[in-house]
Amino acid sequence: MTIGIGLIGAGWIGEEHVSRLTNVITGARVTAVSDIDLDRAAKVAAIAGARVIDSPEKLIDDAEVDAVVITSWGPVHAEQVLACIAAGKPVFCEKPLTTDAADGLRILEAEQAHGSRLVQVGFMRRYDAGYRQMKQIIDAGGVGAPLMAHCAHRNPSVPESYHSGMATLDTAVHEVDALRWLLDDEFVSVQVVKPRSTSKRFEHLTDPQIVLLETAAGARIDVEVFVNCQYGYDIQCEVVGETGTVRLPDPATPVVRGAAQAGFAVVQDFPSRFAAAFDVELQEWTDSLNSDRALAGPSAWDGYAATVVTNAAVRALESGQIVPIELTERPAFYA
Ligand SMILES: NC(=O)C1=CN([C@@H]2O[C@H](COP(=O)(O)OP(=O)(O)OC[C@H]3O[C@@H](n4cnc5c(N)ncnc54)[C@H](O)[C@@H]3O)[C@@H](O)[C@H]2O)C=CC1
Ligand SMILES: O=C1[C@@H](O)[C@H](O)[C@@H](O)[C@H](O)[C@H]1O
Repeated sequence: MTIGIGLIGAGWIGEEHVSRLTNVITGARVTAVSDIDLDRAAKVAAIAGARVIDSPEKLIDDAEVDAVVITSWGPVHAEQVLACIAAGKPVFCEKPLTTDAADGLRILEAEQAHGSRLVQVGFMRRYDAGYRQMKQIIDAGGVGAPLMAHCAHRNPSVPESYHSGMATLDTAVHEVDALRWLLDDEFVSVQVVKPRSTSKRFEHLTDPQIVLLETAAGARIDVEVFVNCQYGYDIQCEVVGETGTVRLPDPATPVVRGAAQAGFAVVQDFPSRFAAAFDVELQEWTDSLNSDRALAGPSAWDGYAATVVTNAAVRALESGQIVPIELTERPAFYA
């Protein structure tokens, strides 16, 4: 069976996902594309030979659209996800599920009222081979009970539209989800520390930031978010347990020795760093839709929980205080 996919938001990652769904993923075909920028929509629709539809609402209701991929800007995700649930259509929504945790609660309520899972969130690190190996080792007790984690999330640069809150809302949200998943634990507090800012940033931006998180079990996590590091796209993660440590491997690439040095190239962008993870993520999503298996990927609960943490982190950045993180009770639906 081939499912018809409608994509909303034909920007950078929207184009990546349409190419991927057209050239890599089996069992799915992009049938329609919508964007407030009709030229972008036309360019991206052409990759798949899909139709351009001039509004997200019409796309969601379209007869050739069996499932929806949302790659629009974070603040508009909530209404688009809710419209998909109202139409009873499965929806893969890029992270963050919402930028405001209250909207996440509305999504949880709507999905439970529908009665079965429709929503998957694009936390692709759960599909990265290195992170999956770490998860297996931690779950098997390979490092003992996790006590700490040290993470770094470095981008070479960001555009002027990127603001200080996005360091957690849009960037560290990946570590928030990955660590919730790796440690099987929820966060209870957050603090954001501001080191000296780099001169290589737009004036309005606080960069870097150090996000300090505490989990319910008492583990402590530090995440360095540095989005103008200049030298590459560099993702680091080390979990320290009672009996050992486990570190995320760098992407496999040749080590070059010469001129009195040995080293390897650093990946320059996230589409290259996580290309394989994006492939696995969308293939597994497509396979579950085609097989009628229940969705197994990151759920609306995971999207909601991550946004509660990042909303608290924004308050922590503004106040300089340690901010408590309070989740609503997890519904049995998301057990
Ligand atoms: N999983 C990952 O690693 C990544 C996830 N993302 C996420 O994907 C989303 C999009 O990011 P980018 O592609 O980098 O942004 P972008 O700015 O390149 O593209 C967003 C597109 O959405 C369109 N759009 C905005 N509001 C719309 C609306 N109401 N209806 C229809 N179209 C609308 C814009 O015109 C634009 O073409 C964000 O949520 C971002 O956080 C982005 C990059 C990597
Ligand atoms: O999701 C992503 C972007 O939206 C975000 O802006 C970047 O900082 C992240 O590295 C990338 O993975």
